[in-house]
Amino acid sequence: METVVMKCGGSVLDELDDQFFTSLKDLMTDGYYPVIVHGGGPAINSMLDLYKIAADFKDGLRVTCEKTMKIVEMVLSGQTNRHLCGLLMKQGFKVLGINGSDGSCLQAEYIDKQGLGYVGNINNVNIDLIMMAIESGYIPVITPIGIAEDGCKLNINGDYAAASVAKALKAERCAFVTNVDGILINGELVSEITDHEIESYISDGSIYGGMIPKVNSALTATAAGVEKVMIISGKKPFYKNNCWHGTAIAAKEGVLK
Ligand SMILES: Nc1ncnc2c1ncn2[C@@H]1O[C@H](COP(=O)(O)OP(=O)(O)O)[C@@H](O)[C@H]1O
Ligand SMILES: CC(=O)N[C@@H](CCC(=O)OP(=O)(O)O)C(=O)O
Repeated sequence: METVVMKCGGSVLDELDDQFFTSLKDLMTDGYYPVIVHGGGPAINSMLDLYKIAADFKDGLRVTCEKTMKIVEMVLSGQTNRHLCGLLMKQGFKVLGINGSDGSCLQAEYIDKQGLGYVGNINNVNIDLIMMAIESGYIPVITPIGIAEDGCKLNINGDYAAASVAKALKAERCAFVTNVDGILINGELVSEITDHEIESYISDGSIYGGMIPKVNSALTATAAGVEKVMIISGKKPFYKNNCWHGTAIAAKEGVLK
């Protein structure tokens, strides 16, 4: 069973184009099983604003105290996941929303409890629930919330969650869906990029902000054996007849899989 993990970033969730859904349908017609992991950073920020809590990030990760964690779960699970499932259902897809902590799907450990609070790294993915959904004909739509050994919920960066899920499923491909066509350098789309190029573009500032966890997760996914990893747009068609549009990531210079 060929699975494709698609991470839908918060930046594009309100802008997903009909052509995006058409590509998703084409992908399924060609025999691939999509598994969606979503983000929702901007929606969390708006809700924190409403509660008059300042958003705070360290190295692209949200500093998450107990109160913030409650808001993160309320927004991601109660709002963003519902919204995305609703969009997909309207387009005729069968979907099953899963909070990452359900069925101990995303098992996580604290990254730095002191400095970041309730923020985790995934150390194990229990794929039972995901496979159950796929085998029953549903697209799993996973919220990046992990469960720690002490039973606490942890906030997981959506890009990292997608890479872990792709690795656990031995996915055929992992695609990071965002609000740009792929990696742009001097305004031009780069169709293929190596780890060395990524490193140098990060150090000269050509790759910055939210694109950094995305390329790092992409490299993690390739290092974990996911053969094809891409950054693609949710505002355009991304797939037709086994051709993908966006930036393909290569783990090793010159070796594009
Ligand atoms: N080299 C780059 N090419 C394209 N986008 C980049 C680049 N460097 C930084 N970005 C920024 O990264 C953003 C995507 O990251 P982010 O906003 O976190 O998206 P998402 O919510 O989809 O995860 C783009 O909208 C763009 O502003
Ligand atoms: C730990 C951490 O930073 N978690 C992210 C989870 C959401 C996310 O990843 O959303 P995007 O994909 O839209 O960026 C956050 O709280 O914003």
